[in-house]
Amino acid sequence: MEERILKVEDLKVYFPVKKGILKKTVGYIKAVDGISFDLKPGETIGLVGESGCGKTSTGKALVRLNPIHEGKVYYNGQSLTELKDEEFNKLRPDIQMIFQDPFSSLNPRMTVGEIIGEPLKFHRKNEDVTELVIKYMELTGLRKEYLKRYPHEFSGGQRQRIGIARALALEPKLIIADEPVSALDVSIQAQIINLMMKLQKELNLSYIFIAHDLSVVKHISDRIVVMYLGNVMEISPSKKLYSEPFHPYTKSLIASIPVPEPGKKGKREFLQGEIPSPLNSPVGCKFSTRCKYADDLCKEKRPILEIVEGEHQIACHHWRKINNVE
Ligand SMILES: Nc1ncnc2c1ncn2[C@@H]1O[C@H](COP(=O)(O)OP(=O)(O)OP(=O)(O)O)[C@@H](O)[C@H]1O
Repeated sequence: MEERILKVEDLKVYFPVKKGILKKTVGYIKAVDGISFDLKPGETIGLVGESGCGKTSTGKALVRLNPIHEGKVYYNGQSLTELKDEEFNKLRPDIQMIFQDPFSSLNPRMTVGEIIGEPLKFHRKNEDVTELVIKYMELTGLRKEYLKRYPHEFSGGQRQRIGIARALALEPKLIIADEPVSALDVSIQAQIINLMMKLQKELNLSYIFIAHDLSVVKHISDRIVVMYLGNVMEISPSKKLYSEPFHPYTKSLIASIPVPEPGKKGKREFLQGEIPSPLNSPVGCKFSTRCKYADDLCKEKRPILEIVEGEHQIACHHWRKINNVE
């Protein structure tokens, strides 16, 4: 079996809904409702789906910023879910998270040098970390003259570079990037994605790249995990997902990318209806209320993730029929 840096098995992240003076739990928001995927060393997984489908909740659960309701997470074969906090904290530098809005995650009263050096100081007590800070600034394309400047003096793209440099300073192996380019202009988005790809090669990083927009993850992802309402609908090598989506939900996501590829065959299938609430989601296939192929089986039984071929997996009762596969 090929090596895996991360393995997520049937992960559930539920947020209790409490009511009354006694704050009794009256239900759960099932933000993530049983998802499984894995990540190879040096690989990039794109985690995509509409707003509210549970992408951020997944990312945060992996670094214990969200509680895990059920399921297992393995990091290099070691079960993270069973680790005590102090053991987990020892591993914590290995897995870093980068957020969408770099400005809100950077302390406005600290200089760039202090921001990047702060996590380093914690791990390298009493050492002068300036040299290291400069190394990470240069790696991320920031000039060392910026060392004493403050975050508000930088553009959005440069601030994201500061956020990346700060994460890199801990020498992580795995980076969870939560919509890292969504707040940036399109031209700057490409620069940050290219920087992340360059850093991945140089530092042998693995990425989980979260985005609501399929076109953003196309270039950087090796495989794409498509989520809908807390479940995985399809996992596919990136190229195959764009050229031959199998799941009805993925088909509609691809169809909604603004500029269709010229000469692309097949009918465009747009989504109908509203996404149900994660407080009261369908018992069967989560997508059944919006799927034109859904029948009684889909409404009653949740489909499991099956292998289509190689690394292509799908959770749909009718994928063979829909895609004319014998
Ligand atoms: N701390 C929390 N308490 C209660 N509900 C939460 C919490 N965090 C997220 N949720 C809910 O869980 C569901 C999934 O949210 P999540 O942010 O993970 O989705 P997402 O796919 O990352 O969406 P977005 O792109 O908008 O961030 C949503 O219905 C959200 O309101």
